[in-house]
Amino acid sequence: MNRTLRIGTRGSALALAQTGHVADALRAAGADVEIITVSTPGDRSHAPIAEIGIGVFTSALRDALADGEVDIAVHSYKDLPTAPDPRLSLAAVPPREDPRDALVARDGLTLGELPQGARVGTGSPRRAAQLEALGLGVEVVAIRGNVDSRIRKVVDGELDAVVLARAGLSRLGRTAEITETLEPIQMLPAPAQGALAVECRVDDVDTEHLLQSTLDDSASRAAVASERALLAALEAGCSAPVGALADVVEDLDDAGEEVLRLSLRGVMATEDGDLLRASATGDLTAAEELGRALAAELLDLSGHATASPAGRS
Ligand SMILES: NCc1[nH]cc(CCC(=O)O)c1CC(=O)O
Repeated sequence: MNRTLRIGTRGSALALAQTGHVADALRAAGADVEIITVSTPGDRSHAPIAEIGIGVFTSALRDALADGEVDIAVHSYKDLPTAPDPRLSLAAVPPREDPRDALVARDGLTLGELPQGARVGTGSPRRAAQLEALGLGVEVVAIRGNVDSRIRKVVDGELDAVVLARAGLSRLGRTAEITETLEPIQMLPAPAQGALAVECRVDDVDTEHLLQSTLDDSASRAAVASERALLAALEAGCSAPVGALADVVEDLDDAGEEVLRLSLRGVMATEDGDLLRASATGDLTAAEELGRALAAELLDLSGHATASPAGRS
């Protein structure tokens, strides 16, 4: 293949860093690639994500890919809508970064060390619900903006702390500013947090094969697939108060052979702000079934089991 592959990306520092890693990996495999920045309405608006809706960061990029303006699109997986795009193939899920959330607080403080009434910024209902449920007496303040501007609110003294995805800070080379990495038992990350989704056009089989063979990590793909299936079955978008994390664990099968399995945890906030939690283990090869089964359990707990998530694709 001697064509130059155009990789589309958003223009944020985080998106450019992520796309840079993908481009490097493809170049190392001998591909000829160039990076093209695509501006999205999400980048131009300052309204809360909950108002402008899921897909604001990704649909313009997907359109540019489907229309042939670029050949590959790199997304933060957690920002993608749960509905598949029939024009595109999710050709690769590269090895996932640390999926956990991280606290960036003034004076090196951890969550437990923050004083009563401390102002903690996040734009995510999932993070807000889990923070409130910890019962620390902190005030959750709604914010948005890019990683740099969120951290600046702490540096400037407007906030005592912010909660961010550790993966984003890692990709930007800013993990030194983390004052605490939050354990999943306190704060389950967004489904697919820390993972990238690399797409091409569904009929571009050469590119699909290159991406799959060069970048795809099957364990990361399975883990993320189960988390996203849980999210889809709960009919929740990226900004919904749903957390999920699948760990790939070693287990023994009936014959005593070592097998890899998925251990999935989920959390969902009710309208009253209570947290419902559930967990389950399943086969790596049945990741989506596991996610849907756990969603059904959460819906059951919430008393809305009539939504019948198992019947949905
Ligand atoms: N919604 C914004 C967004 N999308 C992906 C990441 C971080 C990187 C990732 O999770 O892959 C972030 C920033 C954040 O949540 O702090």
